[in-house]
Amino acid sequence: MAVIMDGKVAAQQADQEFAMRIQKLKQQNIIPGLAVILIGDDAASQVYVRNKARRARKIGINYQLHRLDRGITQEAVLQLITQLNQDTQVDGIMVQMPVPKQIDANAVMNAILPQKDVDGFSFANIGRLWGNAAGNFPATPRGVLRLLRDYHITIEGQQAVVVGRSDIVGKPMAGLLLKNNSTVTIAHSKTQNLAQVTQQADLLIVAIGQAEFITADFVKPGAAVVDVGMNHNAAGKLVGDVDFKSVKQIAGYLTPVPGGVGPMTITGLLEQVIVLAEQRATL
Ligand SMILES: Nc1nc(=O)c2c([nH]1)NC[C@@H]1CN(c3ccc(C(=O)N[C@@H](CCC(=O)O)C(=O)O)cc3)C=[N+]21
Repeated sequence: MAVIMDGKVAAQQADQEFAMRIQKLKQQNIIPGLAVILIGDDAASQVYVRNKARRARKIGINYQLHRLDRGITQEAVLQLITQLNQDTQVDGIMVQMPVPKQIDANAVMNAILPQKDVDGFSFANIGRLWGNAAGNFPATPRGVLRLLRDYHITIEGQQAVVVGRSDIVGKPMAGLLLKNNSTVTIAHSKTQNLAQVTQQADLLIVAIGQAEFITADFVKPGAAVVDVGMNHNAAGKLVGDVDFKSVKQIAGYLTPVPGGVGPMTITGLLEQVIVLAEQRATL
């Protein structure tokens, strides 16, 4: 039976560490500032943004939410970003995805100053990740790595398979695993003999958006399996991309959904904001 990697507990521990780091910053009169832009009324986004706000405020981040109407123009969004770019109290800016059709997500993300782009979604930060420079990197992969480290799972030299190639999870996850000296494979919906590929994985990271797709026959015995998926099944229950019940029997480590990667994604975001404020403190 797999050890269940508890993202809620790991996130609480991280929050204690973060609160202490923020105390130190406050002694230097610096309060980490995070501005979140939420466009429209996507139901899942409301939940995530609420969770972010609660955690950010609890540890002492100056959190501001900018709610914009779903019909807002791109120009107005860009104008707000310009204003936040210039605001010296704001360390990090993020635009919650997805955005409505009339908004060009790339244009919006690239309008954020690279040093304030907490999500690391801008081309500047993508280049920094793959070009081995310091930069801001996406929250979910950062949170996943922290969770693996908390459970003392070896990353260096291991076979890592990332299933999914999205710009916000799959690709940056692969980049960070490579930075940490894993041997990395990216598999996706067009991969042939997927199970044969995933069975090689010591670390299996799944982010495909298909409810309970990865069953025990995809998993190497003893592997660490990280489920980034968030889907609602036929019964309306929140489930991951991994079939928890069967994979639990064969994996060495496994994350639940909810209570796994979700809370650690917020941890990854909060840590990035604090790092940016710490950089401001040394300026
Ligand atoms: N610009 C941008 N940056 C993001 O980081 C970003 C985004 N857009 N869009 C959507 C994804 C998803 N995401 C989550 C945040 C919190 C939970 C979370 O709190 N999950 C809890 C509760 C889940 C629930 O109850 O629905 C859990 O898994 O236990 C999940 C997912 C951030 N994302």
